[in-house]
Amino acid sequence: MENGAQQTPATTTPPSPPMPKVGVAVFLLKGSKVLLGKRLSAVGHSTFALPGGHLEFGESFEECATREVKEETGLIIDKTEYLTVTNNVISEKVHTVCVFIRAVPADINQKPETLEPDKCAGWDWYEWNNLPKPLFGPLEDMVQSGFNPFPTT
Ligand SMILES: Nc1nc2c([nH]c(=O)n2[C@H]2C[C@H](O)[C@@H](COP(=O)(O)OP(=O)(O)OP(=O)(O)O)O2)c(=O)[nH]1
Ligand SMILES: [Mg+2]
Repeated sequence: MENGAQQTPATTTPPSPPMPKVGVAVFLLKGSKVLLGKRLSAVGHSTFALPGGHLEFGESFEECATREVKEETGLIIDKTEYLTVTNNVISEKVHTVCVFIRAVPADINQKPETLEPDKCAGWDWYEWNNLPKPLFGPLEDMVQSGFNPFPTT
């Protein structure tokens, strides 16, 4: 270099290995029904899943549940309660620790809207005893294990 300054050696950052993410999924309950939508995302394409998404930095689980349901369906949720957590290795690249929250719609007459049509074909209420097929893998596993999201009265 003409001015004698030292040139910083070029560094290459090695690719970081994939990391598990935190998901939050919501059992939105209305009577004996649960809200499900057919996924259009690459992960779990064409399977029925709960509304939900990834936890953002600084969010509580309940805040994430409220935000994701609003973003995906327009519904305002109420009575959010933590239910359980599952560890889901979904593919070689997707590993999600998913927190499940139970909630009810604030207004039972409000209709869900398909606000992210690239991610979901549409939302509907399904009887817990007559769920559509195929369910998203992690949800199917929970159903097979006998998990029941409804409060015991
Ligand atoms: N939505 C949803 N996610 C679930 C369920 N079960 C389960 O393990 N997850 C996990 C896997 C997903 O990789 C993760 C995040 O949900 P998502 O795939 O709907 O994420 P998203 O695109 O809507 O959200 P984002 O990345 O924009 O925040 O949560 C479920 O029933 N519904
Ligand atoms: Mg989602």
